[in-house]
Amino acid sequence: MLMEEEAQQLRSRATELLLLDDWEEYIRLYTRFISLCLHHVSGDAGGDPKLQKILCGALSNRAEARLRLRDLPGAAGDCDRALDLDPSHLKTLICKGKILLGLDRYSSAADCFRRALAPLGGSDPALRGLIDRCQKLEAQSKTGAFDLSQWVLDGFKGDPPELAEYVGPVVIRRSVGCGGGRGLFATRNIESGTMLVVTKAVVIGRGILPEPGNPMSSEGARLVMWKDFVTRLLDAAGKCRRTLRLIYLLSTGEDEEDLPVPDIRLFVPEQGPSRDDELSGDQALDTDRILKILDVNCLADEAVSAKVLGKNGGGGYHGVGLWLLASFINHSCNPNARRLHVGNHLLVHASRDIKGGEEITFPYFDVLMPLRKRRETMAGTWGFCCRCRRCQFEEAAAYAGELREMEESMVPEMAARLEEAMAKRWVVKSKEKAFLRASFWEAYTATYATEREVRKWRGGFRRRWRRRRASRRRWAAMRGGVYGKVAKKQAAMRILLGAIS
Ligand SMILES: C[S@@+](CC[C@H](N)C(=O)[O-])C[C@H]1O[C@@H](n2cnc3c(N)ncnc32)[C@H](O)[C@@H]1O
Repeated sequence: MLMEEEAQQLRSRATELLLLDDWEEYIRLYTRFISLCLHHVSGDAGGDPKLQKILCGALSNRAEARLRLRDLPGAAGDCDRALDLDPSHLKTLICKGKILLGLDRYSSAADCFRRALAPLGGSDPALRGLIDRCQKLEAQSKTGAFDLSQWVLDGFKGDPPELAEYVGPVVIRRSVGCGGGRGLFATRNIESGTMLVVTKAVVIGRGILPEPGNPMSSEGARLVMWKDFVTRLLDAAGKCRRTLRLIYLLSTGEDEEDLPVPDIRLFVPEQGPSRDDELSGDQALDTDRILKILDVNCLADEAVSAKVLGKNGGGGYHGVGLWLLASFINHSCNPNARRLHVGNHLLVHASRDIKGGEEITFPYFDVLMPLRKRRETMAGTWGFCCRCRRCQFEEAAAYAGELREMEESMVPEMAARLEEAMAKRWVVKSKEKAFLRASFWEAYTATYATEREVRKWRGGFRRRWRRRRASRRRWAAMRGGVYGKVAKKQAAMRILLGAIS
């Protein structure tokens, strides 16, 4: 009787807190009440069904509050305890399903929703919707078939489509070519355009930087955003032992040669451990170590969305995030993959055909610039010296001095001079030609812009059109030498890439 009265009082106080959105206090309130219930359960009233019902309800309510605060492991623990008391408790089954969905356990989430739906005769449209969502995400996570076409055709308006995490034909191995530490490798021959990895950010920091003249400097705004990003990331890592474990697998930039090579299954939805109690051993939250990890592994969030693109054409937008599996991908100035940011997800797909066993690389920054400028960017922003094939070739080339001279006088005719030297003096092969053209991209852009102007007043329409078409082909082939050709099969992706390039 006493418990029922206390439960009644608790419900009224909990409703007040719920209206105030004070979830922290709500959790504290239920934690005190759950301890009280457990005290009674361990005493004479242990077998009382009413008490068990009250305890189950309290655990379920605390689980919901923890889910709101993104404490997924804590919420999952509460659900499990509630379901031990009542395996068909509807609210708990739905809450557990949502938690599993958040942990990318799509089929287990669908099972929970099905169990909740069964006593309702299968007729609840909301639960049906949740099951359909899980099935769609499960199919994506198994096949890598993501369809962004509708969102693209709508001009990136509204929320980006919901995406599953996906690990394609790749594995983590020790890298000999690029990084030296670990890298991601193709497990089989891969066709250009194939989706390789889709991974959700642990946390993203986003904001619009102040316009010039605003009292707050752009640097100041970036610092505020960074601080907020780090705080949220530490919070996420502190709440979830799995997240912390996976973050600790990433490089701090020190002794990369000696770092262990993690099993790719840790990152595969439905395969890695999802609950804290499935992980052995404890690791403390080490802020210094995490800061070093963030320094080495964070990527700029090059988000595509109507909202972002609408703001000064995306000019003031600044975003930074940590994507776990993508953090194993090394940089190359001659990459074979490219990345795309959709919502909180990062999509990596092959930008050209890749051979089985080849390392997957994407550019950390724009690589269409000369070696010296690439080196400056690397040293300034990334703090490493690239060891990719293109950098090694350009550094070792006998005509490196001549190239530097050309770079200093980057004028439109330079593209013609370079073409001539490559064909007649240096006898450069076609792959290396692509490297050099990419390095002097700016000069080629200037040359082609000038040509276009010339074409405006020369020749008839048909001739102009034919030339333009040929020039476009040459243009694409040059770019393809470094960035790879765009997806053949995935029409949606092609549109998307075309729209943002
Ligand atoms: C995001 S991590 C990439 C994965 C890392 N190799 C590992 O073992 O965890 C970035 C770090 O990898 C190394 N790295 C990546 N690309 C490189 C490259 N092209 N040349 C040399 N080092 C590279 C650098 O140490 C860099 O700080």
